[in-house]
Amino acid sequence: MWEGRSARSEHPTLAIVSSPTARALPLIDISRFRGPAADRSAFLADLRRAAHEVGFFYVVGHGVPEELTSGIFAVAREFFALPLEDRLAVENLRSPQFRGYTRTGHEYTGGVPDWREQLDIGPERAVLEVGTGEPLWRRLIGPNQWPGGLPALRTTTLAWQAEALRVSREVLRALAAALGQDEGYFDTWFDEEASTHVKIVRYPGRPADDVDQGVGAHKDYGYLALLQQDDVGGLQVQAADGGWIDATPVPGSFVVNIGEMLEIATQGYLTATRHRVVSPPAGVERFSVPFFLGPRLDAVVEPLELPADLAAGARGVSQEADNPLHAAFGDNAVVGWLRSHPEVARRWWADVVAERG
Ligand SMILES: O=C(O)CCC(=O)C(=O)O
Ligand SMILES: [Fe+2]
Repeated sequence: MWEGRSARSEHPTLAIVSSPTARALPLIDISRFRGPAADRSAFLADLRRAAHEVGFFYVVGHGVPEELTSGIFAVAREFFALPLEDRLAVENLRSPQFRGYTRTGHEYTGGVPDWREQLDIGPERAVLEVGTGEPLWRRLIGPNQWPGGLPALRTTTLAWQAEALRVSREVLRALAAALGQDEGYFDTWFDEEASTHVKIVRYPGRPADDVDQGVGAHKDYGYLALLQQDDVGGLQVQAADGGWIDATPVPGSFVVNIGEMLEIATQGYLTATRHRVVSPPAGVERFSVPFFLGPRLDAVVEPLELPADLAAGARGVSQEADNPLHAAFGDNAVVGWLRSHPEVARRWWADVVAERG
């Protein structure tokens, strides 16, 4: 019941059969958004098509320095090379806010362990006092856990997080414009407590030939996710016809995908696309750094008014019995964290777990 993953919603695990087609994800040069005015409507049409038809696309032209994208992988390698006891010194079991290190096999999708280890990092805040009757999401606010002896992990991650926030907000502004809104439309849903989250992830090679679930099929629950991946590959995206498309690594790009809050805001003109990671072969490891952008934890996302031609393409919000969508983002986030990290939930959220069953 409480098994799942964080920053994403649980779905029935689809059998992982490797039948990706030769189709490729679209590629968006985000610098065109601030480029020549004559190109603006062509750019917005390209972005709209990519977001509406696939919900997953590569972003280039983002201006994130190469030294930062290679730097984050370098510190990731150093972190995961630390002795297990050093990684466990920052285990997320020590954090009521679900921050810190999760060992391989301690997250589940649909009852199957995801074969990856990770470090979860959120906005650096002091713990909030949460009185009786106050919203539960306030308990998600607090500090991160950083391993001693690796100061570059903190500085590089926070620098990377700031750039990921800049790029993802620029993509969100371009999407607002592509949806016929003022480009600042989504800005009203942010403030200091806008929900951002970084995961630094290592996928070890598969433990057996027939065990290849790096992460089972799921949707991300915020507005957008923006992912930096290395050159190993394994991320796959589900197409409308049910087939799987390889998100083949494109050097220098980020992969961006639509989350459930944008599906609600657009009544399904944009949809949160299901995706999964197939484990690398035995002996090969893969690194990725996903970044999740959500609205403020107290935001209740409302449908925006789409121009008539786009409204005609709105498919409605998916209604899956096992994954009811909450327009109140903080509720979505709490449910996601409790489900994804049952051990943390039992230790720090026992009152809520007991109440919800
Ligand atoms: O590592 C990846 O490529 C994707 C990870 C992912 O989808 C997630 O953590 O939500
Ligand atoms: Fe995801």
